[in-house]
Amino acid sequence: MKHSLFQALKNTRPLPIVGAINAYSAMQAGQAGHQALYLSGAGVANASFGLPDLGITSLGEVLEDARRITGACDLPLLVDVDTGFGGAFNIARTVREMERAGVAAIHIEDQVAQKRCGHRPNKAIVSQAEMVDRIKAAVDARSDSRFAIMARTDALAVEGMASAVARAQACVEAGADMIFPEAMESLEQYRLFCDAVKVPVLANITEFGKTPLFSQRELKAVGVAMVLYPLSAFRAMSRAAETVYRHILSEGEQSGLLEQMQTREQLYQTLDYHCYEAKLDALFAQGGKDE
Ligand SMILES: C[C@](O)(C(=O)O)[C@H](CC(=O)O)C(=O)O
Ligand SMILES: [Mg+2]
Repeated sequence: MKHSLFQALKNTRPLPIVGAINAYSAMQAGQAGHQALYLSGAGVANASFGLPDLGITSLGEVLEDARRITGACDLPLLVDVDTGFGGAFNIARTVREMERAGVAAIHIEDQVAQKRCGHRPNKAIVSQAEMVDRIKAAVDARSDSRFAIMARTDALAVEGMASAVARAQACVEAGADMIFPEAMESLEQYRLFCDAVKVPVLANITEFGKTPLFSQRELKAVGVAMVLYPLSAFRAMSRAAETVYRHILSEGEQSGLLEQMQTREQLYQTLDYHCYEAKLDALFAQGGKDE
């Protein structure tokens, strides 16, 4: 890990954390000036596997997407590990592998293994005791103190606000560094969480879900430390791709779409392509001289 989420949080509060669906998106987010990135569990399932966000993907699959991002971009990466991919030993392995992959933080949630998107109905959660065990297993497995463990609770929709807050407090007690209260419906609820736990709280401002699209200014006023945009770029990219596919089919050409496209030159700038090419030229020139 080059930079920790703790450090990014010291520099910027509230800290926007943006979803990057792949390595190239991560580079784009970094070049736009973002200081922290997110690998969404839904994003891995949807974009990499064409699957719904129902706990179907495995540790190895999420890890591979995470590695591709940490390999391309030095920004701290928060990874969604859903329920941790199994029992205590699996959770420990998840933490060790994520640390090894250069990930800065994970969030682990209290839904049952057969999880759902946090903004969908009929979620089920494990007991508070079982969630606390998940956090203990994660904290115990950590070897780098700069690696952050965030506890997510999906309890609001299932058991109500008091239970959600109690779970968050129990997770902090068990060593969680940060809290992610899922699917909040009001600023007041965020305020209650921020007052109840003395660790940084994340607000998941995902579109078309249960949480209104509160601004960073509104969230800051109630004490929120991090604002997550897990799938915003992915949703926009997906709409753009849909438009292109349809247009090519209906129009038989793509010239009407060029305005919406990133140019070859912009692509190369993002990738620092010219630098690679110059190196290649220099290497070949060198080889020529030696012969
Ligand atoms: C944050 C989340 O866990 C994700 O996987 O990105 C999702 C986001 C979404 O489905 O909009 C969630 O909130 O469950
Ligand atoms: Mg998720």
